[in-house]
Amino acid sequence: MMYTVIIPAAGQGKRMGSDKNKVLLELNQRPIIFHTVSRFEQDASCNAIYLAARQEELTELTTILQGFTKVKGLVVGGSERQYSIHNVLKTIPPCEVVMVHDAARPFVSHETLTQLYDGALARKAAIAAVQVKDTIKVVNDLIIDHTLDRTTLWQVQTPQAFAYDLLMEAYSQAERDGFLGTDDASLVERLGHPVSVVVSDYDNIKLTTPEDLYFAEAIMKKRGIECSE
Ligand SMILES: Nc1ccn([C@@H]2O[C@H](COP(=O)(O)OP(=O)(O)OP(=O)(O)O)[C@@H](O)[C@H]2O)c(=O)n1
Ligand SMILES: C[C@](O)(CO)[C@H](O)COP(=O)(O)O
Repeated sequence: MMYTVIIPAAGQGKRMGSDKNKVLLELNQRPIIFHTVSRFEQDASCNAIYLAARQEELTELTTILQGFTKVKGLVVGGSERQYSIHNVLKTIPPCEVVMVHDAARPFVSHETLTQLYDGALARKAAIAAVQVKDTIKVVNDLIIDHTLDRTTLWQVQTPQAFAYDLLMEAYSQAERDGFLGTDDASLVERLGHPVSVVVSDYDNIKLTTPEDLYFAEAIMKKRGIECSE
């Protein structure tokens, strides 16, 4: 048994403030998307990689990804992350487990991928997350309303792994309801299906704002290798 991964790469990277989609920016002389796809190309349990891409970037992405044997298709994305993923989900061949992973997270570990795959096989829904390290407060008009209990707070990442049928149902139901979530698990949670958490690591950052590029360089240096090798 193997899994299929959907990698949404059709964003604009507005918060990164660069003049192009952030997943095309380079880290260690390779585009970020190259590093991210490498994580799955190198995972023995992954047998197919599909991406959501912006129409105008299809040619560039195809060129960047031409050496990857597991890349099976690029699908034009939508105006929101959720729509991009749904566009891909509708086109992939049915399989047992589907993972969704942000193109903008190039540092997911092999251990996390393995645990997520096992979790999805056993319980149909498993996502990567880390415990919140800061104290989090609810604030209204710059006045603190209350302080949340940190022991129950988790910072959610991708990959998020699901049984194919469950994820299809969750996306179809969200579309029928006009529900827009910021991650895939939230669509599954709406169905009442339990989603389990795999304890990931703090290196699995999403490159969102310019300072994240400094963190990314530091992570690569710490690992002592190019993250795509
Ligand atoms: N319409 C969209 C929006 C986002 N994404 C992808 O979803 C992932 C997570 O989204 P985010 O980090 O928010 O990326 P952007 O939408 O590009 O960033 P921003 O919100 O700053 O514009 C990224 O890999 C991004 O390319 C996508 O495929 N389609
Ligand atoms: C799915 C996600 O990576 C979880 O942290 C994230 O929600 C996706 O993008 P966002 O636009 O930064 O919320």
